[in-house]
Amino acid sequence: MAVADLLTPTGLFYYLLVPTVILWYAYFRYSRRRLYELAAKINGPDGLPLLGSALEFTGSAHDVYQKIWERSREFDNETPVKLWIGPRLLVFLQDPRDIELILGSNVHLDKSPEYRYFAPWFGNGLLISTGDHWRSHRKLIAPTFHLNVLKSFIDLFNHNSRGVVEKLRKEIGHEFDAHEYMSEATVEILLETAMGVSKKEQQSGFEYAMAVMKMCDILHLRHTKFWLRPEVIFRLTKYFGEQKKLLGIIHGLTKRVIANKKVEFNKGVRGSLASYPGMKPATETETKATKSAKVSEDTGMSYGQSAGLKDDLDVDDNDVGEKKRLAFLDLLIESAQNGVVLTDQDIKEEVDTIMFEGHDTTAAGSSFFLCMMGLHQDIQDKVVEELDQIFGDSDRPATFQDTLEMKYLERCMLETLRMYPPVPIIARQLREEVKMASNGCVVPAGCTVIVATVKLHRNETIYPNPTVFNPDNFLPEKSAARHYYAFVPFSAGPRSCVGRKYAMLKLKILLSTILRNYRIKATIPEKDFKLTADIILKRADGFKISLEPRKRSGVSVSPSTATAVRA
Ligand code: HEM
Repeated sequence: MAVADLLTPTGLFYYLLVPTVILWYAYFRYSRRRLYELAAKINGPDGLPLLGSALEFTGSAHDVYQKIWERSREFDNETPVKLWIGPRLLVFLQDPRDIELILGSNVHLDKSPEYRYFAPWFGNGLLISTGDHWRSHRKLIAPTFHLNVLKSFIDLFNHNSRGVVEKLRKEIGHEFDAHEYMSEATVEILLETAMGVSKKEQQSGFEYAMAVMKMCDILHLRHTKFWLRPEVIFRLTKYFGEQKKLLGIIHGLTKRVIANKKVEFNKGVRGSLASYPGMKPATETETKATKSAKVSEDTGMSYGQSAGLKDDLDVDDNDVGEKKRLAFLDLLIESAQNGVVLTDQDIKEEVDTIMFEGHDTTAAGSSFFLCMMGLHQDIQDKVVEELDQIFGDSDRPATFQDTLEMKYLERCMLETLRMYPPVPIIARQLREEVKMASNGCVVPAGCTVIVATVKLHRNETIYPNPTVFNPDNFLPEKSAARHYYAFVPFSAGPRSCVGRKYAMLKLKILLSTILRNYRIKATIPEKDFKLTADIILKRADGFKISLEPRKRSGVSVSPSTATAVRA
């Protein structure tokens, strides 16, 4: 290059570019020297310079899942294990004692940077927010999923479950994808309960559920295809336009829901739930019920986590004030009016968060459960035997007390969540280094710590024969003998799932109602499931089942059947 060329602005730019990049890279490495030093002591592949192992995990969502799974098997007996994806260090924990150090802590509460792709969808909603914003919103929202609020949803859980039984009637006798029905039902149930919007004001939940599924595909692409991560590049791709369209559908529903609720609020209607002719107004009856009967925490029901663990969903009823017994959206709108600092944007972000977290997870969980019942007829027979003991010949709706007696069904649900946890990984950003309890190894600040529930729950040192569906893994004595953090489908600790009890109660009513009406059959064995983890664990090949009516299948969805006998 001639000296004259160097003196042009372009020449000067290129002349300075190379040393600037080298200096920046040297500084980047130097400022992270402690991270590299500690990472070198953790087992796991080093991968390629700059790229790490990023190029190993390409292909469809199912291919990516399969490749990660295969690669992880090389490290089955090791913990922690590292993986470099470009410059990001991921550290996988597999020992419950190490997992407790992270999930049980009040310090390691920050979500990993990978959650930021959710921001256009949830904004600063509970799932991804941090610091004081997260703390104050969690304090406000957790009591709206307290058991006493959930009991007021029982009629609606029953009514909707019977609606599903009716809709499924057209599928009798041939194979179909159960997930479509479960998705639609879980959206509609959420709208009627946590959001308090009645069916006649709703549009079908189906369009929303499908838009969510496609949004998850795009988010998954950004997690696995690292070139789609920078915003400037992402905006140039077709996915950006698609995301905009999908968010239009998703946010359209949440905006309508909030607008409806505000109209009611301004008319003076407070704390109302959706209701049907013949159904008692839930808020009234429940308030009476909850005033007279303090819910026993010792119901023998695990609500999805080890009995020894407690979180803010387990607060004593006496500590839950009158106002806090409102359902989710009622409380948010009321709080915004009554001086609690909640903006319209805050409300929207939390509604978007709950609508997603509350439906896709339970849709996947219930679909896996139905597949398990279809494949394990002997186990299904035992569930039905238990339901027969509870309900006899009656087709009456389930009560809260009934759900406490569905012990074997609960074990089957927990076993499904063990083998197919709908949230397959939980990721946190470490701000401080942490010495592992299992082997003293130090995990550096600045890395992403990952609890892969899907791997932890199949660890054969914790669960003998981990790939066999065995509800007895959750016999009380078996659960008691395990480390609390060996089973964490809902995460655990201060950032545990706020909808854990809601999910377990709703699923018990939905799944028991389906099983009281249909025998489930399935033919595709578990080894042939094509699993994919596009945010939520699912089957890429569809949740194929078929149905046969049981003797007592003539349940009609009449208003009278919607009135549950309350506990
Ligand atoms: C089977 C059903 C469900 C499963 C397996 C599940 C699992 C989880 C997990 C593992 C987390 C932690 C995620 C993380 O740290 O990245 C979580 C968080 C959360 N879940 Fe669920 N969930 C379920 C149902 C629900 C329901 C029904 C709702 C609401 C109605 C809900 C609302 C939330 C919220 C708001 C968070 C964020 C909590 C926080 O960060 O403070 N989930 N869930």
